[in-house]
Amino acid sequence: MSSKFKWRSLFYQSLLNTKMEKYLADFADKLNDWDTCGNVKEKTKLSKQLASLPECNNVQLDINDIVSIASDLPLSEGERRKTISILKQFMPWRKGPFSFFDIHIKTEWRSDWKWNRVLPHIKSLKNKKVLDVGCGSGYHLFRMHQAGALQIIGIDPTSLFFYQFQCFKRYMPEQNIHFLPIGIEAMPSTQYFDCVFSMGVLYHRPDPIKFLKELKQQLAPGGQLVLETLVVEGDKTTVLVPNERYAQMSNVWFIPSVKALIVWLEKVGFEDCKCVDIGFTSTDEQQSSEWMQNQSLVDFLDPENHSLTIEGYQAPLRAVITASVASTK
Ligand SMILES: Nc1ncnc2c1ncn2[C@@H]1O[C@H](C[S@+](CC[C@H]([NH3+])C(=O)[O-])CC(=O)[O-])[C@@H](O)[C@H]1O
Repeated sequence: MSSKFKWRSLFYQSLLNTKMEKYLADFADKLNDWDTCGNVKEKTKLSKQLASLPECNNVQLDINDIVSIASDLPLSEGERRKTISILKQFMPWRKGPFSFFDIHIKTEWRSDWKWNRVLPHIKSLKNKKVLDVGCGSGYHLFRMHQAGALQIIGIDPTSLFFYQFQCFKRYMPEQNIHFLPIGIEAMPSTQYFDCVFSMGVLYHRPDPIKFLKELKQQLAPGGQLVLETLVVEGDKTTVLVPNERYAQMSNVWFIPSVKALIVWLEKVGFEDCKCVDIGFTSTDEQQSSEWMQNQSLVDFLDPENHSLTIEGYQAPLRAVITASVASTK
């Protein structure tokens, strides 16, 4: 493995001879802009940390509920200590779990639980082209690979999560799994993907209808949307607009009921919209750990009544909705 990790050229190469090739220059512009935007000092620091992770040959990827990389040669005690301290520079680790050469990264979320709720209800990913919008650390990108997807792209504008993903991806340059540190609004309208996932993002968008249209613009005819999001109980006229904060999050705009969400989806032209799973988030699924030492769900609920948030709203209830775009005849 070359010491300089060339994630960008690997991504560009993956577009060659596909219908995405025509967007190559557009992606190159966006990714070059990323180099100079945001907290450049922090990005430089993280990219140095990334380069100082151990060089290992024959790295095996083992994807199960825990996404693991391992090598025949275990790390020495000294290497292990150094590696833990490097990985801790990428905290908070929110989405996982991961295992990094036998170092278990216990993340804030059991993202495997979400995946296990979603997977039984969606069309097979075998040989599919897949986009994950708001992919966090990229944990689910690896699960999509495990499920047989052919080409997997995750997008997320949070640089820290991009670097968390690269901690793993640098050991598997050959896998067709890519993370672009951009938001959905920076994507060209590709109409390319067989399946578009967006899990845990809708409520962070100030214009949810625009967001649903942006997701639709990424789907090929006949493609499937997998939308996982916070919902509230209620009928098709119910939408919660929290005042200031919801479960201590300051960036939550709209939380519809399932029925209202289906109205939104149909309005933007989705078909066959179905809620396939719904349930309250438990404090076992989302909790602090050594790798995410900030407050977590238990601190965001009313201490006397866990069916309410600390602000008095309904506690986090999450639904999985599948929907399709029409096939062209
Ligand atoms: N405009 C945007 N475009 C794309 N992503 C965005 C945008 N704005 C915010 N995000 C990203 O959406 C992700 C939401 S977290 C879900 C992670 C994973 N999907 C999960 O289901 O565990 C949910 C949560 O923790 O509340 C974050 O990583 C943001 O950076």
